[in-house]
This record gives sequence, structure tokens and C-alpha cells, in this order.
Amino acid sequence: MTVSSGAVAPALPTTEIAVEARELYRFYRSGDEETLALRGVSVQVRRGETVAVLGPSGSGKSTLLVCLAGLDEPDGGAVHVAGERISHRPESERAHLRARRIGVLLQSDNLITHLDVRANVRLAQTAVPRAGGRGVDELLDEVGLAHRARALPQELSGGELARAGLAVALANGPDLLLADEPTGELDGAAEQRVLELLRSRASEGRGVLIVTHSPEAVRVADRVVVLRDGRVAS
Ligand SMILES: Nc1ncnc2c1ncn2[C@@H]1O[C@H](COP(=O)(O)OP(=O)(O)OP(=O)(O)O)[C@@H](O)[C@H]1O
Repeated sequence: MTVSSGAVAPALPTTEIAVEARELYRFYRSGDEETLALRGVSVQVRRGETVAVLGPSGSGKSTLLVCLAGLDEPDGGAVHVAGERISHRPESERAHLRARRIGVLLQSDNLITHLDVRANVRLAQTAVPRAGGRGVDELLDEVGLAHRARALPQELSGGELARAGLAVALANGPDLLLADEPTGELDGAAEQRVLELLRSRASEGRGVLIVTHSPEAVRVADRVVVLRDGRVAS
């Protein structure tokens, strides 16, 4: 594991890059107040790589993650996922790219409340009916939730919800997995299992970026990017 400036190395062919963000800026305005959440952040995750993003509360970690996912638009800079630009495009195009290429796990969960766990995972696969993908049962087994397949989200514990959310995020076989505190709700054994799962997905040639405070997650990461005040700390 190395600590990185997050700087972008321009020489890699785009086929080797899961996500590349260049000089991202994001300003939030409420009334007269302006918050500079991202101030020129450049980050790259290669295929096969697990990157942990650390930083104090308010340093811009979640903002970076939603900009990489195309869930929010940066005010400046650009994001490319698997060589395709996701920033500064209509929401429908961003959603289409996300459904095919990206798995996202946010702190607020990504489950639809009136569908059981199994149906939630299946729904996330509808954009990618390609052969060779993992089936719903295999995914639920991998996250240790096969026995809760028929449960509704509100019937799950915090740790089970996190793992169901992860199964949904992995359901489309993403080139890029973006996860905000994927192990925050998990005990030691469950955390190990999830971290091993993320590592195994990276070893298949996917890029994995996790926002985390967990020392265990930092330990398994190939590289750490530290944010401070909306900038990559050097
Ligand atoms: N929708 C919003 N409107 C206004 N300000 C926001 C909004 N979202 C985030 N911010 C502000 O932007 C800054 C960065 O927030 P962000 O959530 O990205 O930080 P973080 O590093 O993820 O924090 P934490 O570790 O506490 O989750 C903070 O000052 C936050 O208050």
C-alpha cells in the first residue's frame, strides 16, 4: 500500500483506466454561503487496483465519489469511466453509463424499499443482460446474505443492509466500483469477508475506490489518496 498524491499519470492507455478525474471542482451555494467542496482534485484508479480515499469529515470524500459516479456534476474538470466521459452529459446518458459500467454503494442505501433483497439485486442487472455475469444467488452468497434473499430492506440489520447494498452495487459486473464506507456497519469477520470480495473483484480487472475510515480497509488497499479541504494532500 502506498500513499499517493492522486496525480494523474497521462501515459496509460484508457483501456487500463477504470476511472480518471481531472481537476475536479465542486462548489455548493446556500444563500450567501459558498462551500468549496472540491478544489482541483485529480484521481485515477486503474483496472485491478483498489484505492482507499481518506480524509477528515468535510474534506470532500463523498462529493468526490458522487462526481465520479455521475450522480452529481462537477462545476469544473472532467470524469472519464473506462475511457468514456461521464461528466457534463445529460442525466439520462450518465444513468445509462452508470447502469452498464459502475457499481455505487452510498452511505444512504441503494435499495428499493418495496422490493426484497433478491429483486433489488436482479433489478440492478437489467441494464446488463450479458452472458457470464454472476447470478443473483451467487452474489447473495458472496456477501453472506443468501438466507435473507426474501427479506425486505426494512427487515434487515444495519450490517445486512450494507451487504445487500454491496450485492446491488456488484450486480452489473461493474468496471468501476465506488463505495462510501462499505464496511462501516460490519463487525470484524463480516468486514474481512467484504474486503476480500472487493479485492477479488479488483483482481478480475475492475477498479475499486472506497471511501473509508477503517484501518483494515486501508491495509488491503493498493494505494491511499488523502483529501484535505477539498484537495489531494501531498
Ligand atoms: N448538498 C450540499 N450543500 C451544501 N454543502 C454541501 C453539500 N454536500 C456537501 N457539502 C459540504 O461540502 C463539504 C464536503 O462534504 P463531503 O460530504 O464531501 O465531505 P466528506 O469528506 O465526505 O465528509 P464526511 O466524512 O463527514 O462524510 C462539506 O463542507 C459539506 O458541508
